Amino acid sequence: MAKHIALAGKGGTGKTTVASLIIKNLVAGNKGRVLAVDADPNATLHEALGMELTCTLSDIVETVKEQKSADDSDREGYIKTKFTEEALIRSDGYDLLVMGPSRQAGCYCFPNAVLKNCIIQLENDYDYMVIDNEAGLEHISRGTIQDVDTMLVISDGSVKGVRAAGRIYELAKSLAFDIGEAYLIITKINDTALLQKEIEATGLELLGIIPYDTQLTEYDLYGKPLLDLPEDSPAVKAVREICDKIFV
Ligand SMILES: Nc1ncnc2c1ncn2[C@@H]1O[C@H](COP(=O)(O)OP(=O)(O)OP(=O)(O)O)[C@@H](O)[C@H]1O
Repeated sequence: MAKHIALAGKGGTGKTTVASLIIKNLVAGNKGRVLAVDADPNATLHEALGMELTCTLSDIVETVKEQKSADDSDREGYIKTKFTEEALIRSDGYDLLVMGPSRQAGCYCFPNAVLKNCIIQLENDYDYMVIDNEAGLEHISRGTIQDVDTMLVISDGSVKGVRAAGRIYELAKSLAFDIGEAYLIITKINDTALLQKEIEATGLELLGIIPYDTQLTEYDLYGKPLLDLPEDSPAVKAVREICDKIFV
């Protein structure tokens, strides 16, 4: 069974960046087979990883919805083939799966159920699933992604970010899935002294801080893959220390 590492946090706090650097750490350290899952409807993980996005799970659902004449077994075969051959994007050292935006109109029960099974089938193919979620934890609450071994709630150094982290943790605890361990990570800041009370109020243990890294800003600006950041970049070093704590 793959170990599930789920990231969540208020928009713009640095979830995708931290997810990418965790993937970098796992791949560089040859720690096992890694599946990166972008469960944020505003998918950007592929960009941070330097991959081209050609097919999302939402695309498959939309196409199946239009196949009015096909019967269920044809649809199931189509979904499974599209999933394996297109949605699962292969790369060196890791693979990527992008959920895409969910469109609420109409009933999508059938394709979603087939896709959920496709994801469950992947459990034995990977050692780690690193899941970049949006704040509402939609895919976890829908059961597309089952159980979380390590939940990393990301905040920037703002009071709003830390309070949002606390609310996301409360939401996660209220959903019907198991969380093994949950931690707070604060990004783009060098010192958390002024935030101490707010951090305590979240009920989350602070696992680490990731300093503001100008090299990372430059990579983001020029669309360079974060996997290519040098090992001595401050953000890469900070994520390495975090990984040493969670992947013991
Ligand atoms: N440690 C850091 N130092 C400098 N810039 C950072 C750092 N972490 C993140 N950023 C920058 O902050 C911005 C938001 O980061 P990121 O996209 O990872 O956030 P997010 O939480 O995934 O956002 P969204 O929810 O919108 O997808 C990006 O421009 C990113 O380059």
